[in-house]
Amino acid sequence: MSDTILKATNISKIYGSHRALNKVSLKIKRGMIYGLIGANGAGKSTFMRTVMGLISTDEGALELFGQSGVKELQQARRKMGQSIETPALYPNLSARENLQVQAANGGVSEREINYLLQLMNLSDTGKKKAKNFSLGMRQRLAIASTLITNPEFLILDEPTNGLDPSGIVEMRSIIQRLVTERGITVLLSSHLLDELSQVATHYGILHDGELISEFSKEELAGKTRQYMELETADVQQAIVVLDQLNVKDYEVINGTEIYIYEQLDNVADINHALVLANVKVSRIGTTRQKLEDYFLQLTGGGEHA
Ligand SMILES: Nc1ncnc2c1ncn2[C@@H]1O[C@H](COP(=O)(O)OP(=O)(O)OP(=O)(O)O)[C@@H](O)[C@H]1O
Repeated sequence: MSDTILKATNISKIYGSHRALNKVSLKIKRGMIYGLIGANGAGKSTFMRTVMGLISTDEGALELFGQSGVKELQQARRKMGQSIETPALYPNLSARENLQVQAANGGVSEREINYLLQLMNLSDTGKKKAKNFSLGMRQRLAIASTLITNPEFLILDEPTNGLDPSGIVEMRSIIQRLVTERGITVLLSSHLLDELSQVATHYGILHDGELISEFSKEELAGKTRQYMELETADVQQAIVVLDQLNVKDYEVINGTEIYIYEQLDNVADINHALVLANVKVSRIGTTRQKLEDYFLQLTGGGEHA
């Protein structure tokens, strides 16, 4: 059994003169939850479509479950589920009836349908018709129907998109259960790093069709730096004091704020030195860089990129 579920090597997709994907290489191993993060138009859906074989690639090679021939890839895709092009939900049927219809050809038991309804928090929707579902419920039902074929590898395109904060939390915990209870490997996308920060084990940042950065959950925690935030109307004098204290790793964010990346245990001493030098400090304390700021920094969209 291959440990590598997906290996993409230099995948490109070209529309006219536009490279929607430019030499994207990445590897997803069994058990990973891989979050593909990118702004609208970055190429997330295009990449997912090439993996599913819904569109062809112009350059590069794909390997799924260790297989790479055209026929072998088609066979490997039978072990996959996706929410990029989900089977249409039947608006006049309930959640259970929708799954029963999807299951009709596959010999899927009522017990399995019960499990999927429960897994997706849809058990108590009773006779309610899909057309009356909230966006979150519809999204969960769509995922449930992709699980009918018992996939080993699931591709979810923006599963948290449009959900309210509690819907996002619910979706994350469902995805985690898929991995722990069913051993499914997941590739999912979002335009917000923060939305996947609690769920993905690995991340790839897609920007203008290029994979510009990859990191693990642990690396992400390390990369979003902790820093000391200092607010004062007297930035010039504050910098003189910082220099005297041998603080070198800092940046002036705007006319009144300084971010200091070292001596984080010395907040009190730094504050004391500033006060002694007659620098009026309106705020000082440590904080952690926000994930979206980190994302903007990577993609060149931040003010201090
Ligand atoms: N069929 C197509 N023909 C021409 N251009 C396309 C086609 N499909 C996608 N594109 C272009 O390729 C780029 C990547 O699109 P893609 O849908 O993969 O982005 P995305 O990261 O999924 O963004 P979104 O979140 O908006 O779906 C965009 O510039 C898009 O306009």
